[in-house]
Amino acid sequence: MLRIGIAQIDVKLGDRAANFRAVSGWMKRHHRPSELETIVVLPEIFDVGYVISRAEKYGDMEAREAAEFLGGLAQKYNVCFAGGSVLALTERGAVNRALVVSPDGRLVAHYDKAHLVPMMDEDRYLSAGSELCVFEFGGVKISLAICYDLRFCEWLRMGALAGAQLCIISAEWPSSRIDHWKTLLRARAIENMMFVAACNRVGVTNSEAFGGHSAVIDPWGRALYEGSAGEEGAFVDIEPDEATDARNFIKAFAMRRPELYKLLQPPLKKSDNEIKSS
Ligand SMILES: O=C(O)CCC(=O)C(=O)O
Repeated sequence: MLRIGIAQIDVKLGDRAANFRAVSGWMKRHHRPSELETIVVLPEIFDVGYVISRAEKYGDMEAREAAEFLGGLAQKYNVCFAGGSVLALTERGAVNRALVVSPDGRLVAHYDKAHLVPMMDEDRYLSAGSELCVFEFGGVKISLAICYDLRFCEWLRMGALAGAQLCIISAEWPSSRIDHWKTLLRARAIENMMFVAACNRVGVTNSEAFGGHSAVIDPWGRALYEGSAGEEGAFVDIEPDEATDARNFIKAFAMRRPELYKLLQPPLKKSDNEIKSS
């Protein structure tokens, strides 16, 4: 068994100290000691919110401040933190980086968002990651994704094919497309026969409302937890072997025919994807 905490909180723009306080406060209110290994998921860019156009001012050099903060909290509560991406400054430029901090306070893995959101000009301000991240905690293989990555079935499939039984997703997904969020979370869980644990922020920034509805979905597509649109939190227990059971029963990995999918590599040029205005 693995216990998953979902910290569905608001994020204050450009105010790292306030956002760190919000996470500490959430842990104080919601965490209860348990014998189970516990992993807590935070929203996307929980440290400073969407100030990506001012990354030089607000970014965290190599995510050191966030890693130190989460390291202290991880030790205090004996939990692992995962996801909860931050705006990190690296030698590749600014990145949207999810951190994995173990209960002994060490930064043990990270993942840089691979798919940047054109609707938000992320590609103007951020450098895209290109490495899959699959790590192990409590004997469970876990992959990471950030928000818009959820739309890329191939990317989450790669984590599942690398053995992940659980995919953790951090997001700032807007209310206006919350139906996509709900549907895609279920789809990714069912098609990959894996657990999906997703934490979406709530609140409003610059008139954009963020939709919450964080969720933990099992490999059969059933919601073990589904959040509201407001601040809240939950701890949900999962049995990771259920992913293996589902894979052994449905056999959709064993029955894949990658030789056919290669034929589908579209010989499209970027311009073919653009909508032409008359
Ligand atoms: O794909 C979407 O609709 C939302 C994506 C997004 O807001 C993000 O990746 O931050």
